[in-house]
Amino acid sequence: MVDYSKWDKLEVSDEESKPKKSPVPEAKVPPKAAPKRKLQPFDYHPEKSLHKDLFEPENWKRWIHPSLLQTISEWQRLKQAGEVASFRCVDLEKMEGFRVEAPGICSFPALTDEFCDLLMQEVQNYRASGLPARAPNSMNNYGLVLNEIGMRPAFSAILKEVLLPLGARLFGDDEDRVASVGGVAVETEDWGGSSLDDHHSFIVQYRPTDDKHLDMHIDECDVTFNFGITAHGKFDGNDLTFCGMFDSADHRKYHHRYKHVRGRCVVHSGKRRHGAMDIEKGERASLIMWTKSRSFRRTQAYRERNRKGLTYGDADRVCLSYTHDPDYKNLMPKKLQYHMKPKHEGEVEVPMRTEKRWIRVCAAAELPEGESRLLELKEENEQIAVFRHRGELFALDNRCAHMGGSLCEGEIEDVGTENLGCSDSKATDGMVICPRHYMCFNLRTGENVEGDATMQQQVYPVRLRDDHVEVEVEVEVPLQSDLTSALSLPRLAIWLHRNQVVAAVPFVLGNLEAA
Ligand SMILES: O=C(O)CCC(=O)C(=O)O
Ligand code: FES
Ligand SMILES: [Fe+2]
Repeated sequence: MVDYSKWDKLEVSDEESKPKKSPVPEAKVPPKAAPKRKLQPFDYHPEKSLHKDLFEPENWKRWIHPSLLQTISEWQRLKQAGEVASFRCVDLEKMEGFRVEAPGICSFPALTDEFCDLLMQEVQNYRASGLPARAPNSMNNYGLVLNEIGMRPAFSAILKEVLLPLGARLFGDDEDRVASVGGVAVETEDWGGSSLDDHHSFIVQYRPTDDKHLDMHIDECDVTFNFGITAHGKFDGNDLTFCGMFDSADHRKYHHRYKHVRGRCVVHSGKRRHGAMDIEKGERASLIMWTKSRSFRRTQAYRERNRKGLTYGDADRVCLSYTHDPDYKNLMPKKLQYHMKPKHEGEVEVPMRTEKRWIRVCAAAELPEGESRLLELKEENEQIAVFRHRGELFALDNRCAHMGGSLCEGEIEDVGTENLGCSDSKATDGMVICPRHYMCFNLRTGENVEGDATMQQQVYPVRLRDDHVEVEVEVEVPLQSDLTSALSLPRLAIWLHRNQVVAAVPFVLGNLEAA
């Protein structure tokens, strides 16, 4: 997800990483006014920040839950007295609220309510400041990298003073790791937890209109500490789902579901597949600390283990990733694609068959040159973007093959002569530029114009009939049902243009013109 080489050194604070002012030369001529620099995230603190206390590393005790403070108190005492402070004096058996969630995944009370409140206010204040916010990782857009806004020193203190002994007990070397807590086997492995010394700390946020879920993935770190920030009852859904370790046969098999609790930390190996299910209502925020050990990463064993890469074995649907699994579209039924929905107990799947139908998108006049319209078939979970370029109509799967960006919101241009990477492009063909990461697709062939054959959009037949634009799609009807029940199934087609709902019209399959 994020390139490690770009991680700052732990010892280097964001303050220190600001561009240094060069010494001012003796002015003989009046100096010219410096060109105005665009403000950056590091300009936020201390001038514009709200709760300055949050940024101060020495305040760490104030933010930590009493149960966790108690658990690390003996280790802290020995450390401060300059004595040998073994991680083994951190007794998880005695920690109130500590839980082994499932093999390899534990949770414990970690942050105070005050910290959760102040942190969210700070994030809102940052947003209101209008300073730029980089996406926290390559799969999550709606969030904030806290290290970049001046909070790195504060989180470094939390890592060094609080999380390190927890990391050691759970993901440290054989000397430090616990085998079980409360009679339950922890089943963790050594992921450098005894020497965690670097972190990427950020907020992830979800709401139905922005990042709705987080596709299955592994993290670019060794030990992930994930802290719930939002209070109970402020959102529905959005559970974390865990699957297997990246290099094991059960990498894509369901393992555990975790429900967010404010102030509680769920800790797991970054190399365990996980994702966040769809949020149904409200908003959720979590603080994520991706941690790693630089010395552990230099070991031969670490390098060899990571070199093996991901295992693609048998898959449970809930563990499939549309970003990382090349067989996603084959294994995930069309109806469920690009959703992250857990299977509910007792859920029965009705067997369906597909039928080709021409479906009306809009009146011809509603799709002018250079514009697009979106046809969304809720039941079929189908989104088709229809474009007009140089007078002709084209229809493509709206969700970008890369990571699901909405193509109907992209700009349309001629392919031109410099983008003839794919087999069948002409310079006058149109291409749509995905608004998320700017991949370009030929409107006529659906091919990626740079020639990446793994990134291809499905194309659909499109026609003008009775002054209306129509596309041919496969609709699903129950396999066993008689015609009347299939025909009376109400469907909803929604037309959008540049993300604006233009019309939402219920229609009945029986009214659709047969192919
Ligand atoms: O939504 C969450 O809490 C998990 C976020 C996550 O897995 C990540 O950012 O790596
Ligand atoms: S989603 Fe990444 S280029 Fe489209
Ligand atoms: Fe993650």
